[in-house]
Amino acid sequence: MATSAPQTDQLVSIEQADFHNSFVDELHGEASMDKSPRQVPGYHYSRVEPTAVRAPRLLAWSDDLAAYLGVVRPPERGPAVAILAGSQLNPSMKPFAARYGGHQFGNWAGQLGDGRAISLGELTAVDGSSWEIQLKGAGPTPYSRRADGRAVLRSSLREFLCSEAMHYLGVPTTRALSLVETGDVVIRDMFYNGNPQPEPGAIVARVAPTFVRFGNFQLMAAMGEKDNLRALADYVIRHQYPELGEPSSAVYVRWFEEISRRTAVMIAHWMSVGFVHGVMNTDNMSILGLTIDYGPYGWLEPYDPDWTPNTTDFGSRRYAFGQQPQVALWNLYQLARALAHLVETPQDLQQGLETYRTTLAETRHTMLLQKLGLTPMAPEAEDRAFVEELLEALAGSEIDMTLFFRQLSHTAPALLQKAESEETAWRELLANAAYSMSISEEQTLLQWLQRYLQRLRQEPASPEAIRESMLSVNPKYVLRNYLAQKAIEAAELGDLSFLNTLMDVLKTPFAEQPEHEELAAKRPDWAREKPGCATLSCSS
Ligand SMILES: Nc1ncnc2c1ncn2[C@@H]1O[C@H](COP(=O)(O)OP(=O)(O)OP(=O)(O)O)[C@@H](O)[C@H]1O
Ligand SMILES: [Mg+2]
Repeated sequence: MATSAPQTDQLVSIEQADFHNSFVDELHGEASMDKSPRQVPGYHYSRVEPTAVRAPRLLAWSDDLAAYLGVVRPPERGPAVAILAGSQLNPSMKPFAARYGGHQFGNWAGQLGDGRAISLGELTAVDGSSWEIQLKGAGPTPYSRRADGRAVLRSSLREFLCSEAMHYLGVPTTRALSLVETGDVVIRDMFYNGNPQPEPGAIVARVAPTFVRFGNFQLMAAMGEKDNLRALADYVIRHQYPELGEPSSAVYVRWFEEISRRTAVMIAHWMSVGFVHGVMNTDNMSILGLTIDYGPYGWLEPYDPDWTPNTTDFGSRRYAFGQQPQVALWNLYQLARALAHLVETPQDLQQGLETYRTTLAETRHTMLLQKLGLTPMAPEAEDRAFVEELLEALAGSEIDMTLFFRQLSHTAPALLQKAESEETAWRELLANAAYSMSISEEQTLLQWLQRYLQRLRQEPASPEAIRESMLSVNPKYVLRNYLAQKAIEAAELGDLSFLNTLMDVLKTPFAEQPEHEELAAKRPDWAREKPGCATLSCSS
């Protein structure tokens, strides 16, 4: 997405911005505005207004995204922030909560829906594209079930920071425009141990072309609402996939294939940067292949396919890092089952699943080769096996993923240029990136690195060019779990300076930024087991 910023004087306040409301105007909604929790059969959404909060104050603002949307940064308090907190509405908005269902941890959960997210409407960006603005934590909706419709500062800050950090890493994602503290207290049992505590409330304004999920289609299919299912599919195709042409049975098939392709690209990105979503339920899968719902996510520190930050998932590890490719496929299969109701020959949807497999395998392999500064080499099977061996060796020891690849981007091209001892350089790299490593683990990695250097010597590009290309895909700065936690602890005490620093540094994650070296360091020992740093619950 282009983020060429218009002049500040062209930007308007969110109070004056001109919202349009295609979701509400074109789909089938329940108009009662009643917030009481209930089943809402037969509708795509419920019109519902956010609930006012006590003392909204702006904590963070995404300048680039705002400029792209043509919206000016508001003062810390005032009517614009009241809108971003759901206390006021711009008259052009028609707020709604979407109705969706989903499989949670593999089990069909029936109706879920936006229980605390309320979409305000859509804005037109400077390039003419349309973006839905959604408040997360805006109060009860018909889909809130027994919960309060609110969100706490710690989870909102994590969502705000991470969605923007992912965007700057080049990962397909929903965006975040603002983070507002509400001035209200929210009660949460953070560790689900019968010890509920008051916490500060907050609201993120999220931004995406649409927030439609796999679960919207699943629920309509499960309830036999075929007309609604078709209308929603047609809406998404016409607005988000216009290149596919006018909806028809054949177009639904091609559409599913494109959703599968995009989902594969998203997962390949996650695997490439070490992102663990944590709760890949089908209601948390975007129909656009964007990362959505930053809840109990985490970043790999030691490279470990079995790692998940989500305490709710410690038993089955269904959503662990290495499971993500398989889970996305399972989720796509559930979407295919829903879309099968629209397609003359449902078996045709198989092609989409195949496209997922091949796109994921190819994209992952290409991305891994790029991380290593290598170009593909025939035979492909050997090429893949070579890269897989590295991942196995990394998984077999305790090596920081981000540090390993970043240091490799410096060390490997340097070894091509200099006659310095290869083994010393590799040992130093491993020592810097390892949390712990046995002699035999080190030996396995050294052997792989020696073969790698031989292969790198065959690359036609210059060492400088290899370095530059590796540094452009191996980030130095990611939102390490303990960094987010430090920003939260400071913000809860009223100090936003660390949040601001992180926002700034994570905007250029591939740049050296030597003045922020400490933010690229290995996770400190104190953060190894600390809740919020190593473990997260779904309580948010
Ligand atoms: N505090 C809450 N109040 C009301 N509903 C909630 C609350 N927390 C979660 N839910 C609802 O529970 C379901 C599953 O929650 P999940 O944690 O996946 O989503 P979420 O974090 O609320 O939001 P999203 O997927 O919109 O980012 C959703 O229907 C969600 O709206
Ligand atoms: Mg969710």
